[in-house]
Amino acid sequence: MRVLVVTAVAAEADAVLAGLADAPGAAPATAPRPLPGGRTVTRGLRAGDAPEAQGLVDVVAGGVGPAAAAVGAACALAAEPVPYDLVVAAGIAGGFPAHARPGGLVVADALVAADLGAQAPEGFLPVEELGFGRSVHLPPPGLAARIAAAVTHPPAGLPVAVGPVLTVATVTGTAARAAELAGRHPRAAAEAMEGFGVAEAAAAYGVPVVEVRAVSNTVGPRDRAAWRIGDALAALRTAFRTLGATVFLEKL
Ligand SMILES: O=C(O)c1cccc(C(=O)CC[C@H]2O[C@@H](n3cnc4c(=O)[nH]cnc43)[C@H](O)[C@@H]2O)c1
Repeated sequence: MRVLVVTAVAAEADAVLAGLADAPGAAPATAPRPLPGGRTVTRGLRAGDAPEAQGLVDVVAGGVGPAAAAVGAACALAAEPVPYDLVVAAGIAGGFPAHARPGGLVVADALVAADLGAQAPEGFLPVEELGFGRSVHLPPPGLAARIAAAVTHPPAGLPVAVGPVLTVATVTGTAARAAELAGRHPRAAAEAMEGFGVAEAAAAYGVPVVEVRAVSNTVGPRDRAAWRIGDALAALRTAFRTLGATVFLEKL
Protein backbone atom coordinates (compact mmCIF):
# COMPACT_ATOMS: atom_id res chain seq x y z
CA MET A 1 0.00 0.00 0.00
CA ARG A 2 1.25 3.55 -0.75
CA VAL A 3 0.50 5.64 2.34
CA LEU A 4 0.86 9.35 3.13
CA VAL A 5 0.90 10.23 6.85
CA VAL A 6 0.12 13.86 7.71
CA THR A 7 0.97 15.18 11.16
CA ALA A 8 0.73 18.73 12.46
CA VAL A 9 4.21 19.29 13.87
CA ALA A 10 7.72 17.89 13.48
CA ALA A 11 7.70 16.09 16.87
CA GLU A 12 4.72 14.01 15.71
CA ALA A 13 6.30 13.32 12.30
CA ASP A 14 9.52 12.26 14.05
CA ALA A 15 7.59 9.83 16.28
CA VAL A 16 5.87 8.31 13.24
CA LEU A 17 9.18 8.06 11.35
CA ALA A 18 10.88 6.46 14.37
CA GLY A 19 8.11 3.87 14.56
CA LEU A 20 8.36 3.10 10.85
CA ALA A 21 12.16 2.76 11.18
CA ASP A 22 11.59 0.20 13.96
CA ALA A 23 9.31 -1.90 11.73
CA PRO A 24 10.93 -5.23 10.84
CA GLY A 25 12.27 -5.17 7.28
CA ALA A 26 12.07 -1.40 6.91
CA ALA A 27 14.64 0.30 4.68
CA PRO A 28 16.18 3.52 6.08
CA ALA A 29 14.23 6.76 5.61
CA THR A 30 15.24 8.77 2.57
CA ALA A 31 16.34 12.42 2.69
CA PRO A 32 13.40 14.84 3.10
CA ARG A 33 12.07 16.28 -0.17
CA PRO A 34 11.00 19.94 -0.16
CA LEU A 35 7.36 21.00 -0.47
CA PRO A 36 5.87 24.53 -0.69
CA GLY A 37 5.78 26.65 2.46
CA GLY A 38 8.94 25.19 4.00
CA ARG A 39 7.35 21.76 4.48
CA THR A 40 9.18 18.55 3.66
CA VAL A 41 8.04 15.01 2.96
CA THR A 42 10.15 12.02 4.07
CA ARG A 43 9.88 8.45 2.85
CA GLY A 44 9.85 6.59 6.15
CA LEU A 45 9.18 3.08 4.98
CA ARG A 46 9.93 1.04 1.92
CA ALA A 47 9.26 -2.60 2.60
CA GLY A 48 8.94 -5.89 0.84
CA ASP A 49 10.26 -7.16 -2.48
CA ALA A 50 7.33 -9.53 -2.98
CA PRO A 51 4.42 -7.84 -4.83
CA GLU A 52 1.93 -9.04 -2.22
CA ALA A 53 3.88 -7.43 0.63
CA GLN A 54 5.00 -4.05 -0.63
CA GLY A 55 4.68 -0.96 1.50
CA LEU A 56 5.67 2.64 1.13
CA VAL A 57 4.96 5.33 3.72
CA ASP A 58 5.68 9.05 3.30
CA VAL A 59 5.40 11.47 6.23
CA VAL A 60 4.77 15.22 6.18
CA ALA A 61 4.28 17.73 9.01
CA GLY A 62 1.60 19.89 7.43
CA GLY A 63 1.06 22.47 10.17
CA VAL A 64 -1.31 23.06 13.09
CA GLY A 65 -5.03 23.52 12.43
CA PRO A 66 -7.34 22.35 9.67
CA ALA A 67 -6.31 24.94 7.07
CA ALA A 68 -2.54 24.37 7.37
CA ALA A 69 -3.09 20.62 7.46
CA ALA A 70 -5.20 20.70 4.29
CA VAL A 71 -2.53 22.71 2.50
CA GLY A 72 0.25 20.43 3.72
CA ALA A 73 -1.62 17.30 2.69
CA ALA A 74 -2.53 18.76 -0.71
CA CYS A 75 1.08 19.77 -1.39
CA ALA A 76 2.31 16.25 -0.60
CA LEU A 77 -0.45 14.65 -2.68
CA ALA A 78 0.34 16.93 -5.63
CA ALA A 79 4.07 16.25 -5.44
CA GLU A 80 3.82 12.45 -5.65
CA PRO A 81 3.72 11.20 -9.27
CA VAL A 82 2.21 7.80 -8.37
CA PRO A 83 -1.08 8.15 -6.45
CA TYR A 84 -1.23 7.16 -2.79
CA ASP A 85 -3.69 4.44 -1.71
CA LEU A 86 -4.36 5.94 1.72
CA VAL A 87 -3.87 9.18 3.65
CA VAL A 88 -3.50 8.95 7.45
CA ALA A 89 -3.99 12.02 9.64
CA ALA A 90 -1.88 11.36 12.74
CA GLY A 91 -0.69 13.04 15.89
CA ILE A 92 -1.60 13.74 19.49
CA ALA A 93 -5.11 14.59 20.65
CA GLY A 94 -7.41 15.28 23.53
CA GLY A 95 -9.43 12.25 24.62
CA PHE A 96 -13.08 12.35 25.67
CA PRO A 97 -12.84 10.68 29.10
CA ALA A 98 -15.81 8.36 28.52
CA HIS A 99 -13.88 6.71 25.69
CA ALA A 100 -10.13 7.42 25.70
CA ARG A 101 -7.46 8.19 28.30
CA PRO A 102 -3.97 9.75 28.01
CA GLY A 103 -1.42 7.24 26.74
CA GLY A 104 -4.05 5.39 24.70
CA LEU A 105 -4.79 5.45 21.00
CA VAL A 106 -7.87 6.53 19.05
CA VAL A 107 -8.65 5.37 15.53
CA ALA A 108 -11.32 7.42 13.77
CA ASP A 109 -14.34 5.76 12.23
CA ALA A 110 -15.43 9.29 11.23
CA LEU A 111 -13.47 12.53 10.76
CA VAL A 112 -15.83 15.29 11.86
CA ALA A 113 -15.52 19.08 11.50
CA ALA A 114 -17.18 19.84 14.82
CA ASP A 115 -17.23 23.64 14.54
CA LEU A 116 -18.03 23.95 10.81
CA GLY A 117 -21.52 25.41 10.79
CA ALA A 118 -23.56 28.12 12.46
CA GLN A 119 -24.74 28.92 15.95
CA ALA A 120 -28.49 29.36 16.30
CA PRO A 121 -30.76 29.98 19.30
CA GLU A 122 -31.84 26.33 19.06
CA GLY A 123 -28.23 25.10 18.99
CA PHE A 124 -25.37 24.37 16.60
CA LEU A 125 -26.25 23.81 12.93
CA PRO A 126 -23.74 21.77 10.88
CA VAL A 127 -23.10 22.87 7.29
CA GLU A 128 -25.30 20.07 5.95
CA GLU A 129 -28.30 21.73 7.65
CA LEU A 130 -27.28 25.08 6.15
CA GLY A 131 -27.48 23.52 2.69
CA PHE A 132 -23.82 23.52 1.66
CA GLY A 133 -20.67 21.51 2.16
CA ARG A 134 -20.02 18.55 4.41
CA SER A 135 -18.71 18.08 7.91
CA VAL A 136 -17.92 14.35 7.94
CA HIS A 137 -15.50 12.08 6.09
CA LEU A 138 -15.58 8.31 6.58
CA PRO A 139 -12.64 5.91 6.24
CA PRO A 140 -13.09 2.80 4.08
CA PRO A 141 -15.41 0.28 5.80
CA GLY A 142 -13.54 -1.92 8.26
CA LEU A 143 -10.23 -0.05 8.09
CA ALA A 144 -10.48 1.57 11.53
CA ALA A 145 -11.26 -1.83 13.06
CA ARG A 146 -8.28 -3.43 11.25
CA ILE A 147 -5.93 -0.74 12.51
CA ALA A 148 -7.33 -0.98 16.03
CA ALA A 149 -6.94 -4.77 16.08
CA ALA A 150 -3.33 -4.53 14.88
CA VAL A 151 -2.25 -2.05 17.56
CA THR A 152 -4.27 -3.62 20.39
CA HIS A 153 -2.60 -7.01 20.12
CA PRO A 154 0.95 -7.70 21.30
CA PRO A 155 3.62 -6.58 20.68
CA ALA A 156 2.07 -3.07 20.52
CA GLY A 157 -0.58 -3.82 23.15
CA LEU A 158 -1.98 -0.30 23.24
CA PRO A 159 -5.38 0.60 24.72
CA VAL A 160 -7.39 1.61 21.66
CA ALA A 161 -10.77 3.27 21.14
CA VAL A 162 -12.54 3.41 17.79
CA GLY A 163 -14.90 6.35 17.33
CA PRO A 164 -15.34 9.73 15.69
CA VAL A 165 -12.43 12.17 16.00
CA LEU A 166 -13.58 15.77 16.09
CA THR A 167 -11.60 18.47 14.29
CA VAL A 168 -11.79 21.84 16.05
CA ALA A 169 -10.04 25.15 15.39
CA THR A 170 -9.92 25.96 19.11
CA VAL A 171 -8.64 23.52 21.76
CA THR A 172 -11.42 22.84 24.27
CA GLY A 173 -10.61 24.44 27.62
CA THR A 174 -13.82 24.46 29.65
CA ALA A 175 -16.18 21.83 31.03
CA ALA A 176 -19.08 23.56 29.29
CA ARG A 177 -17.50 23.28 25.83
CA ALA A 178 -16.49 19.66 26.48
CA ALA A 179 -20.07 18.83 27.49
CA GLU A 180 -21.48 20.62 24.45
CA LEU A 181 -19.23 18.64 22.07
CA ALA A 182 -19.92 15.35 23.85
CA GLY A 183 -23.63 16.12 23.76
CA ARG A 184 -23.58 16.66 20.01
CA HIS A 185 -21.18 13.75 19.38
CA PRO A 186 -21.74 11.15 22.12
CA ARG A 187 -19.47 8.58 20.46
CA ALA A 188 -16.61 11.04 19.89
CA ALA A 189 -13.41 9.54 21.28
CA ALA A 190 -11.01 12.43 20.69
CA GLU A 191 -10.63 15.99 19.47
CA ALA A 192 -7.70 17.38 17.49
CA MET A 193 -7.18 20.20 15.03
CA GLU A 194 -6.25 18.72 11.64
CA GLY A 195 -8.09 15.54 10.62
CA PHE A 196 -10.95 17.08 8.67
CA GLY A 197 -8.54 19.35 6.75
CA VAL A 198 -6.40 16.38 5.79
CA ALA A 199 -9.55 14.52 4.74
CA GLU A 200 -10.67 17.38 2.48
CA ALA A 201 -7.32 17.27 0.66
CA ALA A 202 -7.44 13.48 0.38
CA ALA A 203 -10.98 13.64 -1.01
CA ALA A 204 -9.91 16.16 -3.64
CA TYR A 205 -7.40 13.57 -4.88
CA GLY A 206 -9.84 10.67 -4.55
CA VAL A 207 -7.72 8.97 -1.87
CA PRO A 208 -9.29 7.25 1.19
CA VAL A 209 -8.50 8.70 4.61
CA VAL A 210 -8.28 7.56 8.21
CA GLU A 211 -7.10 9.25 11.43
CA VAL A 212 -4.88 7.78 14.16
CA ARG A 213 -4.39 9.79 17.36
CA ALA A 214 -2.45 9.21 20.55
CA VAL A 215 -4.12 10.82 23.54
CA SER A 216 -1.99 13.42 25.35
CA ASN A 217 -4.68 15.03 27.50
CA THR A 218 -8.32 14.91 28.48
CA VAL A 219 -10.88 17.13 26.75
CA GLY A 220 -12.10 19.46 29.47
CA PRO A 221 -10.98 22.38 31.63
CA ARG A 222 -7.55 23.57 30.52
CA ASP A 223 -4.81 21.94 32.62
CA ARG A 224 -1.59 22.30 30.63
CA ALA A 225 0.49 20.72 33.41
CA ALA A 226 -1.45 17.46 33.04
CA TRP A 227 -0.64 16.99 29.35
CA ARG A 228 1.35 13.77 28.76
CA ILE A 229 2.88 14.63 25.42
CA GLY A 230 5.88 12.31 25.87
CA ASP A 231 3.64 9.32 26.57
CA ALA A 232 1.46 10.16 23.58
CA LEU A 233 4.43 10.46 21.22
CA ALA A 234 5.72 7.11 22.52
CA ALA A 235 2.32 5.52 21.82
CA LEU A 236 2.33 7.05 18.33
CA ARG A 237 5.77 5.53 17.68
CA THR A 238 4.61 2.11 18.92
CA ALA A 239 1.49 2.27 16.77
CA PHE A 240 3.35 3.12 13.57
CA ARG A 241 5.95 0.42 14.18
CA THR A 242 3.11 -2.10 14.15
CA LEU A 243 1.21 -0.50 11.27
CA GLY A 244 4.40 -0.40 9.18
CA ALA A 245 4.76 -4.14 9.66
CA THR A 246 1.10 -5.08 9.18
CA VAL A 247 -1.77 -2.98 7.81
CA PHE A 248 0.38 -0.79 5.57
CA LEU A 249 1.70 -3.90 3.81
CA GLU A 250 -1.81 -5.19 3.06
CA LYS A 251 -4.30 -4.22 0.40
CA LEU A 252 -7.02 -1.70 1.37
O1 LIG B 1 -1.37 25.15 26.06
C1 LIG B 1 -2.49 25.15 25.55
O2 LIG B 1 -3.54 25.28 26.19
C2 LIG B 1 -2.60 24.95 24.09
C3 LIG B 1 -3.41 25.78 23.35
C4 LIG B 1 -3.48 25.62 22.00
C5 LIG B 1 -2.80 24.60 21.38
C6 LIG B 1 -2.05 23.73 22.12
C7 LIG B 1 -1.33 22.62 21.48
O3 LIG B 1 -0.55 21.92 22.07
C8 LIG B 1 -1.56 22.36 20.05
C9 LIG B 1 -2.52 21.28 19.83
C10 LIG B 1 -1.97 20.27 18.83
O4 LIG B 1 -2.06 18.99 19.39
C11 LIG B 1 -3.31 18.39 19.02
N1 LIG B 1 -4.09 18.36 20.26
C12 LIG B 1 -3.67 17.76 21.38
N2 LIG B 1 -4.59 17.81 22.34
C13 LIG B 1 -5.64 18.47 21.82
C14 LIG B 1 -6.90 18.85 22.36
O5 LIG B 1 -7.25 18.56 23.52
N3 LIG B 1 -7.73 19.54 21.55
C15 LIG B 1 -7.38 19.85 20.29
N4 LIG B 1 -6.19 19.51 19.75
C16 LIG B 1 -5.32 18.82 20.50
C17 LIG B 1 -3.88 19.24 17.89
O6 LIG B 1 -4.20 18.43 16.79
C18 LIG B 1 -2.75 20.24 17.56
O7 LIG B 1 -1.96 19.78 16.50
C19 LIG B 1 -1.94 23.90 23.50
